[in-house]
Amino acid sequence: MAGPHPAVAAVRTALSRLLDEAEPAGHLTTGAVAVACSGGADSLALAAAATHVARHRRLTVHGLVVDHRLQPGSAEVAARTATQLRALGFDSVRVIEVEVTGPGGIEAAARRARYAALDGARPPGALVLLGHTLDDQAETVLLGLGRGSGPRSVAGMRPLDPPWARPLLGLRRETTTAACAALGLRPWVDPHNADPRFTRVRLRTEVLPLLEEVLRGGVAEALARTAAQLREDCDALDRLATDLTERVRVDEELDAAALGAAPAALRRRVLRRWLGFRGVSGLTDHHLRRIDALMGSWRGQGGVALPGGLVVRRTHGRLQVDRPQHRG
Ligand SMILES: Nc1ncnc2c1ncn2[C@@H]1O[C@H](COP(=O)(O)OP(=O)(O)OP(=O)(O)O)[C@@H](O)[C@H]1O
Repeated sequence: MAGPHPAVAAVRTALSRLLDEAEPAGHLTTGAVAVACSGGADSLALAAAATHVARHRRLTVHGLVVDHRLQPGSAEVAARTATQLRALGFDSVRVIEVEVTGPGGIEAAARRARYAALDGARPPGALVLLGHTLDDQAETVLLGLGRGSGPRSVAGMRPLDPPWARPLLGLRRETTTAACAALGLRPWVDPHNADPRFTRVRLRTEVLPLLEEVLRGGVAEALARTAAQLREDCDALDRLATDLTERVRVDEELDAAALGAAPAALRRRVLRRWLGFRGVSGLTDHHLRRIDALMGSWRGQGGVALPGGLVVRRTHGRLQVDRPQHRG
């Protein structure tokens, strides 16, 4: 008997490998996994692989389809996707309607609403499998680089980041499309994916093809490889920063001289974490550089104002955060 089509086999293997990694870490103990499916080729190919792989591992598979209600006909797309998942033999399928609101662009707001809905709807303790591919990873890395959003962002998405799991990060989009075709599955083609008003679409259709041409191929793989290397570096630095925090922390404050003697990469991480614990969010590189100057170029300067009305100052050789009292 002929085996499965190579693309179908590749998707199943990628999923099996991720589950092999997730199992010993205790992420499959509930015996259930969820698949977040938009109906597009990536998540549909993943859904098909999930029913196959789960049967062999005695896991139940639950489909989650989010209806963002941003386009006319979105409910029909969601319903059609749900029908496809039921036909694949999913143990349960849910369509979740969300309201896309809040700050930032519509893409960011939709993502926030989607992740919150998926987290709320997954079976308790279950991983949620997402269909991000190597192409998505390459786009994320390039976007992070271009926007200067820091090493964590250039390090891209993690394959296993509970409750999220991205088994297809090593596969090209053409593999998922081929897998769907081989299985006779008809993916939904999102008109947004061709709309040049979206940054990602222009990256995908204009910037990356040009880079591929100029650098003679291999760019997506190179970007994904860079992300994986950077993730290892960032993880190592984060661990060192955790240790350093313990050494320089004096109650709620930080020893400015001890922290000032550490390399910049660690100083910034310690400061971010320390301020994060104190409820400071929205820190920019500019804030961190000014706080850094309280250590490296200390000449009695005043405090550094932070988002949320807090101030970091140096007093008696220690960095402390407080909320200035308003006079009058
Ligand atoms: N409406 C949705 N409902 C459920 N899951 C979604 C939805 N949109 C995206 N996802 C999940 O997030 C992953 C990445 O989403 P993104 O928007 O980057 O991709 P996409 O273009 O929708 O990909 P796909 O080809 O899988 O549909 C998808 O593969 C899927 O697992």
